[in-house]
Amino acid sequence: MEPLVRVQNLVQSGVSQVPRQYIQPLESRPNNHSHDQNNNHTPQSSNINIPLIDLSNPNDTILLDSIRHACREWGAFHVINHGVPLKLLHDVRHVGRSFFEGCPLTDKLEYACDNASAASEGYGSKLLVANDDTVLDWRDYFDHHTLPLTRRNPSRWPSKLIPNYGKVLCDYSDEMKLLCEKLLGFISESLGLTSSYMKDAVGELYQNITISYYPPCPQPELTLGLQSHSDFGALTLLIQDDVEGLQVLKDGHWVTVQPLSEAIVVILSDQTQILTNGEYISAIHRAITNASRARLSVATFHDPAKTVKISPASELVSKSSLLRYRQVVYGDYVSSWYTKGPEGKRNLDALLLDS
Ligand SMILES: O=C(O)CCC(=O)C(=O)O
Ligand SMILES: [Fe+2]
Repeated sequence: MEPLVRVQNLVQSGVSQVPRQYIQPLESRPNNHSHDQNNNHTPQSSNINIPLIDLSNPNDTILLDSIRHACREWGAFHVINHGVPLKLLHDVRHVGRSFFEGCPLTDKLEYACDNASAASEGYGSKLLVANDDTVLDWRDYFDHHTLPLTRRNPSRWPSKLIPNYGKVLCDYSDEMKLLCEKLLGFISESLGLTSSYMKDAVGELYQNITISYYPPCPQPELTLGLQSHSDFGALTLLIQDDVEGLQVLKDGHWVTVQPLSEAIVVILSDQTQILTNGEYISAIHRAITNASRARLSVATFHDPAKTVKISPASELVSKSSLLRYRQVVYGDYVSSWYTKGPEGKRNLDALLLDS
């Protein structure tokens, strides 16, 4: 077992300099412009933001056009009028913050995840199983397996510390599942597929809810809250508090996703890129840190079962749009993501067929 280091406790112990393991190599630091193409050093936090889509738009054509554009150009967008009660968005942020800020470390460690295995449920800090050269994220998290119901283990939820935790988590899980299905329907229709296409291709939804907590960082210019990656599943739904930190890579520039308290960020993940034969892109994103305010986000991941085979929709393959990706068993994709690491699109690129 690794030592139980949590970033929040490093900060509480008063570190004024970031420990070596958290220092990013130069090219990954937040203000590095090596991703910028054409060497036109555009500032990172310019006024552009990810698209905002009103799901209550009664005009189907406008709605599907805006979804098509957002999925093609960005792989990420905000939705409003999404049908999820706003109080629930508030409540889930609130119980998450109560866990991180209202409970002593010894209580929180009762829910510690197993550091030795990737993606284990619970309270942790490391994304990948770390070796000596792994650069660590400036982040703690609390991950829950919520769907299918057989994966749910309420004894791993801190209900004795925060009595309404379980109820809020269950309600949130239900609402995120519904919204995910609705969005998979729109995404399918926007490509001219039947509205159930994506839902059927993904199959039974495997859902994880991860609350991320990014403590203030004494040297934010050296660290990342969460390293650059695209999510490996099908669709991620994310909410954040009012502190900036999430960035999406767009045409070689990092764009900060401005927090909107009533909106939900939709992030297309790698299986959606495969299923759509690359018509739609998964968003490369990361989280940066800041020196003064802790930041909280809640990401809800929707994935296929490990045994599901994922391949491009044959309807999207034609003479002018050749088959781009080979079929993959989802569990193999996840294993490779964890062993090779999530940098760039390396895991998707490994499936590319020669054109
Ligand atoms: O905290 C954020 O805004 C990003 C979280 C994220 O990308 C993830 O957990 O995969
Ligand atoms: Fe992510």
